[in-house]
Amino acid sequence: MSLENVTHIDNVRLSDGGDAVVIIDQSLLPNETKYLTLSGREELFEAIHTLRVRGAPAIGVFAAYAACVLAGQTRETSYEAFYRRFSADKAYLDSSRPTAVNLRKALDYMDDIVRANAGRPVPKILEAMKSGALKLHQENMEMSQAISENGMELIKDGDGILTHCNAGPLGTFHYGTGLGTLFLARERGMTLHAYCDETRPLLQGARLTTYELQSAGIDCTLICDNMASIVMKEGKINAVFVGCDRVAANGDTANKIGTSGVAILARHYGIPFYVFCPSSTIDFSCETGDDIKIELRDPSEIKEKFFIKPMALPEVKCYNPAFDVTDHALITAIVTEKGICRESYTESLAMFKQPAHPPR
Ligand SMILES: CSC[C@@H](O)[C@@H](O)C(=O)COP(=O)(O)O
Repeated sequence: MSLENVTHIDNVRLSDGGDAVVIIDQSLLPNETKYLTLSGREELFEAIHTLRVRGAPAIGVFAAYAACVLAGQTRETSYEAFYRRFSADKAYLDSSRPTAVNLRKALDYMDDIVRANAGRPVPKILEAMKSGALKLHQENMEMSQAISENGMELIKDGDGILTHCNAGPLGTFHYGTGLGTLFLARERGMTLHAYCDETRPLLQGARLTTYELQSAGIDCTLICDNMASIVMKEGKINAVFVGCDRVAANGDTANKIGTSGVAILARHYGIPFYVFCPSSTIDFSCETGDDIKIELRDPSEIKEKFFIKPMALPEVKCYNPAFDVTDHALITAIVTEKGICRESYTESLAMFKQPAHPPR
């Protein structure tokens, strides 16, 4: 695969007939590239829940398309019955994963569209939903490009960048968020060296980030999560770049489990720690990170999905939080599509409180 192919990867789209969502099954990468065409209520839910589609922006757009597909299956002709069915589907999809706010915001955005078309014939509502979902997808692509562009001022040729989890084109759109600047820098002829945390337990860093970077011809080295400290100490890392799933009003940031540990290490070694996200990932209803719900996942992800089976005795207790919150005091800057926010985040993030667009 080339740089161009990676940054234009077709990770999530509405099928040509509009009756299904087509995704790359990220749970099978990098061993198998398999596209899934999903239209059943349970399979759409399952795709998010099992991380076949994953990454905060990608699950938001996927959910918007899924809402269109399910609404298209309705036989209801009255607006009231149609809206009841839509609300039930919305609540069901929203319950598939709790931490990435993009999922809830995308569904609220679809809800706004349905309510704005109250009383119109169902086919007209469906048309409005489809064009809204396509617009959301397009906006996400543009935001990724702007975020990546804004990150360019944070790097110089030859830098070593540590990454955690995957915030590239697969989990977002176009260039990506946390990885976007690396792809843009490559496009512009710069040489960066990425060190990629494998990201236990589901190995998004090993399976997806190194796959994307290597396919695009970006120098990357895979490390185990517990090796981040030594590469920092050895002077290989100039900055840490991560994406995120939800940012509280004070800048506390939820991202893949292990991110806050990386931020603590970066502070210890005096390395800047940057968070990249579209402004839609900021959730002003969460005052601090304590208000962010952390997803707890199945223990089998720790005990079974690795190279030795079983990896622990079946009766061993497991604690499997999928995300953690990085304290805003450890974050050097939050890079959004509209610019770079720094402390005090309560003030710098406040510019996003009155979005020009409908919420998404
Ligand atoms: C893809 S952008 C940022 C985040 O969504 C990403 O860093 C992350 O933590 C994703 O977690 P995942 O559990 O793989 O959906």
